[in-house]
Amino acid sequence: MDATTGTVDGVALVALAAREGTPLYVYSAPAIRGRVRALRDALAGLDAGIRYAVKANGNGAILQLLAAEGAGADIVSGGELQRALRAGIAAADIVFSGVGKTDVEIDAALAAGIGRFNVESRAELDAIQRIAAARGCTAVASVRINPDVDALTHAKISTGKAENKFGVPTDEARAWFDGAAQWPNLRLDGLHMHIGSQLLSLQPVREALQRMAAFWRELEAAGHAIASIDVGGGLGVRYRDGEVAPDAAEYAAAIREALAGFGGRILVEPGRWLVAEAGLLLTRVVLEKQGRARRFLVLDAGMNDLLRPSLYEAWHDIVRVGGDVGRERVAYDVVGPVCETGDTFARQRDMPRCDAGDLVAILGAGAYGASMASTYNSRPLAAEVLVEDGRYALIRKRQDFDAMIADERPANEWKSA
Ligand SMILES: Cc1ncc(COP(=O)(O)O)c(C=O)c1O
Ligand SMILES: N[C@@H](CCCC[NH3+])C(=O)O
Repeated sequence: MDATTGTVDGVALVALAAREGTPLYVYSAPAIRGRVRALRDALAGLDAGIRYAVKANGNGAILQLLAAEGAGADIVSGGELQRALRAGIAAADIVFSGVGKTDVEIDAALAAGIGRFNVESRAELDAIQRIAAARGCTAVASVRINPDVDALTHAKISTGKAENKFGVPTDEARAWFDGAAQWPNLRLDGLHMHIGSQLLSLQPVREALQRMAAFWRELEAAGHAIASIDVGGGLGVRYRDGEVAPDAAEYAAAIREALAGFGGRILVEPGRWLVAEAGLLLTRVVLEKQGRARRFLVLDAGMNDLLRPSLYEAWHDIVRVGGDVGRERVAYDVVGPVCETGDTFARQRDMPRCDAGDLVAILGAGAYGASMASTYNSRPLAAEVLVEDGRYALIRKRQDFDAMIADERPANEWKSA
């Protein structure tokens, strides 16, 4: 966002809010394209593929934009499978991650012919074997390794430590490779890792990659051909001043160094890095209020629209659209209208004084914003727009009340179970 003009890619936020209302997610198409191209360029020369983590932002228009740039998808549910396929992503370019894949989801993925499963337990191997045998097909799978590395990120989004539910230790993985014949409808020929999200230091990534590389060498020495190493996602972004996020070149260099000599395919599963900074949540000030101890800025967006600050105490820059010239500075607690004290976007945030009706942009909201939204407090899901070259496309219409309650039924038909 250009803070002085209040525009995104030539679209004035004031006009946008007048036409589409608030809260409104606004995404920049060029910013997303710029990121995916930068990553692609950084990985050039490697036999590497991008598998965008759909969970970060699964809007179909965004998936299409990324697919047009050659990205595949990393999915974690049957719903994400359908999103990826509907966006035109080739099934072969889809990898299926997650600790709790159900039989129905595995069957749907096999029916679609997805490229690879990232397997996290023996029970999952057994389930894929059973379902693939019933279908008479072969599933391709990587084993997700838990490298027991501290990713130095928020505990709730750290996934590669021994106490986390994700992945398996190399000892267990080794036993699976050695005993792979017991799963004849599975081709077990890859390794996978994902140590956490919003990683600002590449050091844990390097450490985990080195452990993966050592394990790949060990497996190959034992006669197991490894065709794919998936290094997961996790690349962090700069949410606030002072944070320095790794860039694509540094990330790619870490991968090149650790996996030097690997002759198979390398997969990366970034989510946040591709879309977070390309998006903002546009919201209107409902009112300003002096509480007993704090001054509150109450917005028309709440924790149901953007959960990250409530869930992780995450920082998002908050900007008054129209600027701050000539306005006194105020330390606001910036809150939403939801009936929870946790519905707080920022505490004691130094901002220009805002008036009711002003527009405020919450930045860095392109990832894990709309995709984690809910209708809590019976608040409809926000609309989403994609902007480019002074124009915008409505890529999700604001949910209306009827749509919000469409699946509810009066209790007038009782059945015995
Ligand atoms: C298996 C897997 N891959 C990729 C991602 C994407 O993570 P990020 O958005 O941090 O890049 C996640 C989420 O953390 C994940 O669980
Ligand atoms: N939802 C988290 C990231 C979790 C990543 C999921 N594997 C966030 O907003 O930061």
